[in-house]
Amino acid sequence: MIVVKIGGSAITDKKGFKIVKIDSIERVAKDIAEVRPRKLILVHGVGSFGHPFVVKYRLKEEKNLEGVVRAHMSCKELNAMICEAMLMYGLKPFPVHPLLTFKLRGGKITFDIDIFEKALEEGFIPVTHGDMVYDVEDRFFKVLSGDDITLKLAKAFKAEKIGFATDVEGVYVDGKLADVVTWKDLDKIGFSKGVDVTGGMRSKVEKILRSGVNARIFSISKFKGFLSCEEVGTLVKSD
Ligand SMILES: Nc1ncnc2c1ncn2[C@@H]1O[C@H](COP(=O)(O)OP(=O)(O)OP(=O)(O)O)[C@@H](O)[C@H]1O
Ligand SMILES: C=C(C)CCOP(=O)(O)O
Repeated sequence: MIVVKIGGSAITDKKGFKIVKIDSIERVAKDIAEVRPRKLILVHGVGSFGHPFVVKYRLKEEKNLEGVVRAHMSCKELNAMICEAMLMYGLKPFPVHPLLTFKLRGGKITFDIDIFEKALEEGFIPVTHGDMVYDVEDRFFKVLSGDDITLKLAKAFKAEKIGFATDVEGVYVDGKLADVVTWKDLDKIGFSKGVDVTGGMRSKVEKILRSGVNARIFSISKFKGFLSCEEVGTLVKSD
């Protein structure tokens, strides 16, 4: 099983508002169609289709139902564009929206694995994304990043390959692209260039290390290489 996230920086312009990089999305769809991995779950970040809503409606500070729905609808719009591109290349995407299928309990993620299992059994590629998700403990809608979803799914499905495609070649440490990063490098990594409410590169690396898996962070231009088992970008090594 491969679980891979295409980052919001790679598929949208995070300095703008709802600006899609459609060429990147189509390229990813083409890459998947050419490699045809046997079992794949695709997760995507929401970039400028999600983060600006969280800022505008103060969704981390306040319970604003209109804001929750507007953020969710916009995330779904981006998801639909990705599914459309995949269909165009003859793939069978299966959209899964976390607002309906994931729950938080005091910040801890639970989800309906059955939906993913059945979709995979039927030959679909589940396509899910960062979203607003309900926390049943404090009855608050929270931002659930595609990074967290990727790691949760990767562990649940014991993925043999986990990847994060983004808009840079990998993780830079002391100004140089690193082949491997471990806990000792964390303090040297920065956040994000655009609007990001989920912590940027630093938090991505930290989440991977905390979850105890090994994962690659690489440029979306190397997506096909990643699917074909090339050692692209930076390996975040937690073991
Ligand atoms: N040391 C670093 N190495 C690599 N990228 C870094 C570093 N420090 C900061 N960054 C920034 O992190 C950004 C990638 O993080 P970001 O969270 O935006 O990724 P993403 O997963 O593509 O986005 P999203 O969370 O919207 O899905 C890059 O655009 C880069 O500018
Ligand atoms: C901003 C929202 C709603 C989700 C963030 O998900 P991410 O783009 O994967 O970090």
